[in-house]
Amino acid sequence: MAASSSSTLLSSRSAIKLTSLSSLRWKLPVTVSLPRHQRRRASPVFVVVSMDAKPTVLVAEKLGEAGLDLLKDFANVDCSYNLTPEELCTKISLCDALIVRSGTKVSREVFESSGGRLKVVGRAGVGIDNVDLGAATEHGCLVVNAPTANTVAAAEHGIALLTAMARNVAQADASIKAGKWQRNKYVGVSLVGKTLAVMGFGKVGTEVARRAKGLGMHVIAHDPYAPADRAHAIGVDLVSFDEAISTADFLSLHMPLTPATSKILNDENFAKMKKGVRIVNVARGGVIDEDALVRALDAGIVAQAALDVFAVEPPPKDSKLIQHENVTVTPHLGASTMEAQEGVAIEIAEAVVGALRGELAATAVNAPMVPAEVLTELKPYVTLAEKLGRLAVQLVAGGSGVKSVKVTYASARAPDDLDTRLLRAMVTKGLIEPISSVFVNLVNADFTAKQRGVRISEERVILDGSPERPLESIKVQIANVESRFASAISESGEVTVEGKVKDGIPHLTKVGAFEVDVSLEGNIILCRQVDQPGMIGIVGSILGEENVNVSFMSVGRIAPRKQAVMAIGVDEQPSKAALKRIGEIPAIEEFVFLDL
Ligand SMILES: NC(=O)c1ccc[n+]([C@@H]2O[C@H](COP(=O)([O-])OP(=O)(O)OC[C@H]3O[C@@H](n4cnc5c(N)ncnc54)[C@H](O)[C@@H]3O)[C@@H](O)[C@H]2O)c1
Ligand SMILES: O=C(O)[C@H](O)COP(=O)(O)O
Repeated sequence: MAASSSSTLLSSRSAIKLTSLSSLRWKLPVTVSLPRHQRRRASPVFVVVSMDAKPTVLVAEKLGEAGLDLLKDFANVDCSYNLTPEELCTKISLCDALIVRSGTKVSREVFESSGGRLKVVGRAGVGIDNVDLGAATEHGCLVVNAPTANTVAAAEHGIALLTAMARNVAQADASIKAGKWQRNKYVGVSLVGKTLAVMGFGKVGTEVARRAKGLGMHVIAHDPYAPADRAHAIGVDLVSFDEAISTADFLSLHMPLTPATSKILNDENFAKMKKGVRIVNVARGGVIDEDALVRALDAGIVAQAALDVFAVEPPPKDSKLIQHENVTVTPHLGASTMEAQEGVAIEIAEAVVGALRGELAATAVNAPMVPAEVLTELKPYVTLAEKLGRLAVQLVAGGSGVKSVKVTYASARAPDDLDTRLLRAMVTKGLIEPISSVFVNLVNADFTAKQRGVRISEERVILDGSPERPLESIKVQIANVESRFASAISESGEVTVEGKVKDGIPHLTKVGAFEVDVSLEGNIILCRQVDQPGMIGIVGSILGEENVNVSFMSVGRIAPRKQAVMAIGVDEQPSKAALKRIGEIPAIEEFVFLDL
C-alpha cells in the first residue's frame, strides 16, 4: 500500500450541467412495479420490468407523435391533457412515469400521491422549474429533461422577437389590420453596431449570440459559470452583471429561473441600465420583476420589451405589462416549432424508456451519473458493494442503531479515476433496505442515509501496481454497534466485512479479523468454531440431510487449532431445525445465517 486518502461524501446534489455530455449514455437502478422480494433479487443496476406488467406512462401535455410511438412500443401510454392538480394526483398512483412540458406543476403532492410507484418524470423541454426536484429526489424518482432539441427553436424565437421589436412589427401589423396606415409612428431602430448583452451564455444564449453577430451586433455576455474561452471562440466577451446591464443597448435573457436569478431584473438594476434599453426574454418570466418592468417602461428607461415568458402563465388578461404599447408578447412559443417538438418528443421518450429499463440518459437532473462504459466495468463491484452492505447490517445486533459507516475502496487507480458515487449508493441500498421498507436507488441513496441519520464516509487506499481493475477490494465497517456474531468485530472495534471480485463474481474475503473466501451468491452461514478436523464434514452433512445445497465453504483461522470462522454459501434458506442442529455442534461457539 502506498498511500491513503479519506473524505466524507454525503453530498446532496440538485442539478448537474450536462451540456458537454449529451452524447454519453448513463445507467442507474430504477425498478418498475415489482413486488419488494423480486426487486431485491434483481440486479441492482438494470431494471427488471416483468413481462406481464408493462409500465404505464402518463403524458400530461401534448407530445409529438414520434415520441408517443416510441413510448407505445414499451409502455401503456395514457395521454390525458389539461388535468387539474387534483386529477393529476389521483391518476399518478397508477403510473410509473410522467411526461410534462412547462404547463404542468409536478409538485410535492404529486410525488406523495404516487405511493412510490412514480419512478421517472420526463420534462419534454429544458426548464425544470415546474418540477419539485427536492421532492422527486426524496421519493427516489428520477427527473430527466430534453435539453437540446429545442435550443435552436428558442434562439430563433429570441432573434425573431429582437428584430420584430426593433422594427415594431407586431404593433404595425395590429395597426394596419385596424385600418390605419401609420408609417411615421412605427419608425424603428437598427441592430447593426448596437451592443447586445446575452444574459446566460448556455445553449440558447450561445446560439443567440452567434446569430446576433451575423446581424452585425457587438455581442457581450454575462454568465458566472460559462468558460471564457467558449465565449472568445465566437468573438464574445464575458463581462460582469453590472457591466452587461449598464452598457447594453439590447438585453437578451437566457438564464434558468433559480433563487439567484429570480427577479434579477428589478428596480435597482433597471436604474443601472442605459436609457432606452430594449429587452428580450425567452427564458423564464420569473427572472424579471414584472411590476418593476412596467415602471421602467413608463419611465422610458426601457424603450421596449419583447416577452415570450411570464411569471404566471397564462398572464392575467388585464396585465399592465401585456397591454403596454411598447411590449411585444408571444404565448411561450420559444420551443414551438414542428422540428423542435418532434425532436423534444423523441429525446424525452428515449430518456424515459431508457430510465424505465434501468438506463439513465445523459439528461438526468437529480442523480449522479455514471457513464455506461464506467458502469460496465464497475458492475460486479456494484453488486459486491450492495451485498457487503446487506451482510454488514445483518451482522449488527438489534437495537444497536447504525449511525456511522465507513466504506474503504482499495485500488491502484488514481482517486480521480474512480467514481465511487454508484458504489456508495449501493452500499447504502444494502445497509438500509433489509431494515426498512424504503426502496433505495441511486437517486435517493444519499438523501435516505442522511434522513435516517446514517453517516457514510469513504476512504481510498491507493495500491501500487497496474490499475487494470478498477478496484482490488471494498471494505464496509459499521462503528459503535454490537454484533450478532462477535467474530465480525474487527480489532479496531467495528463490524467489518470485506470483499473482492474474482472472475467477475463478488466474493466475501474477510469477516472481522478472519480471512474467508466465499462467493456472494445465495445465502451465507457464518460459524465460529474451534479449529479441528472434521468440522466441514459435520456441518456439510447436516445441510445435506436437510436438502440444503452448499455452494461454497471456506475456513479462516487465526492459528491452527485455535478459533476459526467457517463461511458456508448455501443456495436455499436452511430450516430452523437445520440451523438448530448446527448450533448444537459442541465445537461451534456462535453462528449466524445471513440473507443476501
Ligand atoms: N421560451 C421557451 O420556450 C424556451 C425554450 C428553451 C429554453 N428556455 C429557457 O431558456 C433558458 C436557457 O436554456 P438553455 O437550454 O440555454 O439552458 P442552459 O442550461 O444551457 O443555459 C443556461 C445558462 O445560464 C447560466 N446561468 C445560471 N445562472 C446564471 C446567472 N445568475 N446569471 C447569468 N447566467 C446564469 C448557466 O451557467 C448556463 O450557462 C432556460 O430558462 C430555459 O428554461 C425557454
Ligand atoms: O424550458 C423549455 O424547454 C421551454 O420553456 C419550452 O417549454 P414548453 O415545453 O412548455 O414549450
